[in-house]
Amino acid sequence: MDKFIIRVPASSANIGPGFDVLGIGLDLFLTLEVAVDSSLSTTDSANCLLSYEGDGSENVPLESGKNLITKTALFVLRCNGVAEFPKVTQVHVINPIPLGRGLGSSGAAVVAGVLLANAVGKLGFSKQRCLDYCLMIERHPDNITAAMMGGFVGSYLRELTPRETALVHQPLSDMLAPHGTTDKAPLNIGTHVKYNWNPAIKCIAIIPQFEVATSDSRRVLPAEYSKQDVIFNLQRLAVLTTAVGAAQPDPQLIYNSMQDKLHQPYRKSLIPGLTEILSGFTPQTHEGLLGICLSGAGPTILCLATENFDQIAEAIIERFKQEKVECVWKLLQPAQNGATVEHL
Ligand SMILES: Nc1ncnc2c1ncn2[C@@H]1O[C@H](COP(=O)(O)OP(=O)(O)O)[C@@H](O)[C@H]1O
Ligand SMILES: N[C@@H](CCOP(=O)(O)O)C(=O)O
Repeated sequence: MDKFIIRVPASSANIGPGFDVLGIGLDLFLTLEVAVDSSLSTTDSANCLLSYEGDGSENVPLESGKNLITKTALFVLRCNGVAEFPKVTQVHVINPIPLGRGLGSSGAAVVAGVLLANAVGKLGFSKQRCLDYCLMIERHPDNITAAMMGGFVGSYLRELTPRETALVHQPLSDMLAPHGTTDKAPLNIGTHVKYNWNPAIKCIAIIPQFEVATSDSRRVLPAEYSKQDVIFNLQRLAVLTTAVGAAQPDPQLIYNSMQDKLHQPYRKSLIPGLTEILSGFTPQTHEGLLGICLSGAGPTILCLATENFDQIAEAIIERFKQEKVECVWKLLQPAQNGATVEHL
């Protein structure tokens, strides 16, 4: 019997100005307990025995061809000449990452699925090669790279040839369907760097109790931006990536360099109180606060802070209450190692 555990961190993408570029892997782990055991039986069409606990347990499908984790794994297996899971692949999912809140649940599910295929199919892929398959499915690299590689990362996608573009830009539903593509992923789609992070900086996630699908939150963005707004973000992005690694974090520098004009202003229609919260919480109003932004596509608010975590979180929760939005909060830290596969 082959047994292993896959752990994939949650992530917060964008960090203000780094839309589709920056991400932080966070220490909240999607966990898959996997056993390949021929003595088990299953009615699943692809030999999987899937069980699930945690966030999403009421709605997440347990058929391997429908669940995002296992259908990703089946897609990767199929692209590499393997039609189904080895008989019988038992997968128990433990998911503490809230779905549809901007903490990278789908990115983590996709990373877990690719690592699952790599392990059960004995494909021998490096993490970098696994990223190629992940980036065929979730096409903004920020969450995926942070979840796979860990830490505070910046990434970009290579320009693809027309043939590669046609392969990567197929509708997801076609690609992941049982009779979808069997072509291997293009090589080295994504490139990333890891930035320094001062460990005194913690991440406060204030998580509203409603979901915003990333697809909806991308739909409200404009097709084009002004030169002025693009330059605004690029200038801040360049400063932020170094500012959070400094030995003495400078609150005003970090706060200013987390400002954004490319996505947050457009997402206010989906998140009550967003504009007021982003502008109302500053290093001056709240000691210990370094910066504040929308986490990923929202609705979670991410604060970087060095102290007074409870006070900052409770004050934002109170502000959300004025909008009749209930929240929970978590104090998180960068997960520096990213995704891991531990053979037992
Ligand atoms: N652990 C999981 N297992 C199965 N599906 C998942 C899992 N995590 C996320 N998903 C799928 O991804 C969707 C959320 O993705 P998305 O809208 O991108 O939000 P998020 O910001 O959480 O990544 C869920 O509604 C679900 O369909
Ligand atoms: N750059 C993306 C990030 C989406 O992150 P998620 O955690 O909400 O899936 C975006 O801002 O759309």
